[in-house]
Amino acid sequence: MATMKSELVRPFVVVEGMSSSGKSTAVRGMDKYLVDWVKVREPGGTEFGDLIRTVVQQTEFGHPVDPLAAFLGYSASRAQLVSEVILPELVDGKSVISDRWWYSSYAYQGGGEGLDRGFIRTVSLKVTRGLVPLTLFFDLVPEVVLERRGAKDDLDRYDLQAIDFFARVRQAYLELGEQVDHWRVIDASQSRDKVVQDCLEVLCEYGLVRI
Ligand SMILES: Nc1ncnc2c1ncn2[C@@H]1O[C@H](COP(=O)(O)OP(=O)(O)O)[C@@H](O)[C@H]1O
Ligand SMILES: Cc1cn([C@H]2C[C@H](O)[C@@H](COP(=O)(O)OP(=O)(O)O)O2)c(=O)[nH]c1=O
Repeated sequence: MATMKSELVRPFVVVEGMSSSGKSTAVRGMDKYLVDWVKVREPGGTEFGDLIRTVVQQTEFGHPVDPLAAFLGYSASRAQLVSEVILPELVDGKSVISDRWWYSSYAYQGGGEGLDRGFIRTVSLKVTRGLVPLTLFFDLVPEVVLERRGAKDDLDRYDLQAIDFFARVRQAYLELGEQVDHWRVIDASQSRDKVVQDCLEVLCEYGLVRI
């Protein structure tokens, strides 16, 4: 995709991957290298986005949430995060790291829930205003995702899905990785220390940190 192949022009990093793949653990592990970085997460990261987060993450609606409605909710949160935080901070010369990006919508709503992936891409490229991050994709097989999920105390409605859902999510991530520039795969089945080390090596390669 020509529109996805731009240069990494800003110090903007995204950690992606299935829930419980170890993204937040790794970001915490890199803390001393990311002292001046602006850290955000999706959904949320702004007052507006946090309100949407509360709605879309609930486990108990009493009725199914339409995947298109979910996608538009995540996109609204993302649009606000990009315009209120990510772009201004980057323009101000800061480095930014985000836990999740529109690739989560592609994987969960597209791969997991079957929403049209071309549509997700088109809307998301508008929402993210041409920003192409360096992506650290935490790859983990669904069996291990389910094992780790057992230890999680704040399950959201996607965490409650069965293994075939997570297999589709992973497939969509792998498919996206073939199309998106600056996409690096981190083997998330390794020890916490090795995962952190691999992440730092990629950031170092891009000149974003010094180790
Ligand atoms: N490399 C790892 N090996 C084993 N367990 C891990 C590893 N990284 C994280 N965990 C554990 O897996 C669970 C989910 O990790 P977390 O960082 O919250 O994932 P995420 O942010 O991707 O949802 C936590 O209990 C965490 O301690
Ligand atoms: C940003 C985003 C998240 N999600 C889902 C994936 C997760 O189940 C949940 C985010 O949960 P969260 O607790 O923030 O992250 P994690 O599980 O990685 O610790 O929202 C989507 O389905 N689409 C999206 O676009």
